[in-house]
Amino acid sequence: MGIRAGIVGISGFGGGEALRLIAAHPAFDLVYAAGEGSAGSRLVDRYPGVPARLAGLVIEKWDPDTLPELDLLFASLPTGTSAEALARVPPQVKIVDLGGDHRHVEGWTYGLADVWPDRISGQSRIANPGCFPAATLTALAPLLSGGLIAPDRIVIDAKTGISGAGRGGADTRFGYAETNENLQPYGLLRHVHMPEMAHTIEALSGGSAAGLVFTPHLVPMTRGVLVTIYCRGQASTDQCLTAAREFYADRPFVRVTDRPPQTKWASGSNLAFVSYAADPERDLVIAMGVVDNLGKGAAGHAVQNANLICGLPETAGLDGAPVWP
Ligand SMILES: NC(=O)C1=CN([C@@H]2O[C@H](COP(=O)(O)OP(=O)(O)OC[C@H]3O[C@@H](n4cnc5c(N)ncnc54)[C@H](OP(=O)(O)O)[C@@H]3O)[C@@H](O)[C@H]2O)C=CC1
Ligand SMILES: CC(=O)N[C@@H](CCC(=O)OP(=O)(O)O)C(=O)O
Repeated sequence: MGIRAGIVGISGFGGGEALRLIAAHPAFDLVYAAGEGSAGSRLVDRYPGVPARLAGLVIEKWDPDTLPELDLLFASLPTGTSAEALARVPPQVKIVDLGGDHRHVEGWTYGLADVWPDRISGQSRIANPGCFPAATLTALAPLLSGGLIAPDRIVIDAKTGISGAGRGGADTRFGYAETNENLQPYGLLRHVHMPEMAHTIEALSGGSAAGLVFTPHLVPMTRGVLVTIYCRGQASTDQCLTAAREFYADRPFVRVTDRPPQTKWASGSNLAFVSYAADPERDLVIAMGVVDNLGKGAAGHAVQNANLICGLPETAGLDGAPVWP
C-alpha cells in the first residue's frame, strides 16, 4: 500500500483532473472519493474510462467525521464552502486545497511550488494557487525578485478556457451557445484573484502592488490560461529572459521560451510557459504566462504540492508530455 489519498469534489473538473493524475501516480493510492450530488455513484458511472481497479469505488457523501484511514486529501470544493469542514479533518491527514478558501490564511502555506518549493516541503496544509495567479506569478516572479519591474504598476490581461468555471454552475454564461464563437470580459476591477496576486507580488518584490489591474476574458476553448502582463521597467527582452532562465534553472515545470507561448503547449500537463518582450525606451516590459487551468492552474499544481509535502520527487506522476494537438 502506498500513500492513501482521497479526493473530495471528485465529480468536478478539478477533482476529475486530480483523479486522472492520481490514477497514474506511482505512490498515491486512491482509497476515498467524496462529493454531494454525486454521492452513491461509482467512479465508473461518472468516469467510464477510469482504470478497472478504481471502477467500483463508491463516491461517499462528504463528511470529515467519517473519513477512512487517509494520509492525504485533495479538496476540490467550490470556494466559500470548504473552510469549516476542512478544519475538522484530523491533523495527521495532509491536505491540498484546490479552492480559494485558504490562500494567505494563517496555518496554511500558499503553494506556489515552482517559486518557493522549500516553503512547502514539510508542511501539512497547502492552499493551491488559483489558475490566473499560477500563470501570472510564475511569469512575474523572476522580474519582481530581480527588481526588473515596478510592482505597483502592473496590468494583467487574461484569457481562460471555459472549464475554468467548473462544471457546477447553472449560470447560462457557460453553455455551448453562449461561449462558442464568443468572447466575454468578466470580473472587472474586483476579481477574486486580485488579493492573492497583490499579496504575492508584494512578498516577491518587497514593494506595493497598489496599482494592480486584472481583467480576465472567457474564450471558446475547453482548457488553457494565457496572461499578457504589461509592466513598467527598463530591462531589455534579453535581460528578462536571462533572469527567468536563471530563476527557473533547476525547476522542472517552467519553460522559458523566446517566442510567445500558446495555450495548447501546456494542455493536459503541469507545465508553465513564460516569455517576455521589452522596450526600455518606452519603459515597457510585457510578460506572458501560459498554463492549463486544470493542470498547473489546479490539479497538476496540487499533485506537485502533494509530492513536496509527502517527501516524494516533485515530478512523481507529472512527467507526461502535454496533449497535442
Ligand atoms: N476549474 C478550474 O480550472 C479551477 C478550479 N479551481 C477551484 O477548484 C474548486 C473546484 O472547482 P471545479 O472542479 O472547477 O468545480 P466544479 O463545479 O466542476 O466541481 C465542484 C465539486 O464540488 C463538489 N461539491 C459541491 N458542493 C459540495 C458539498 N456541499 N459537499 C461536497 N462536495 C460538494 C461537487 O460534487 P457533486 O457533484 O457531488 O455535488 C463537485 O465535485 C473551486 O474552488 C475552484 O474555484 C481552482 C483552479 C482552477
Ligand atoms: C472561467 C472562470 O470562471 N474561472 C474562474 C477561475 C478558477 C479558479 O482559479 O478558481 P478559484 O480561485 O476559486 O480556485 C474565475 O474566474 O473565478
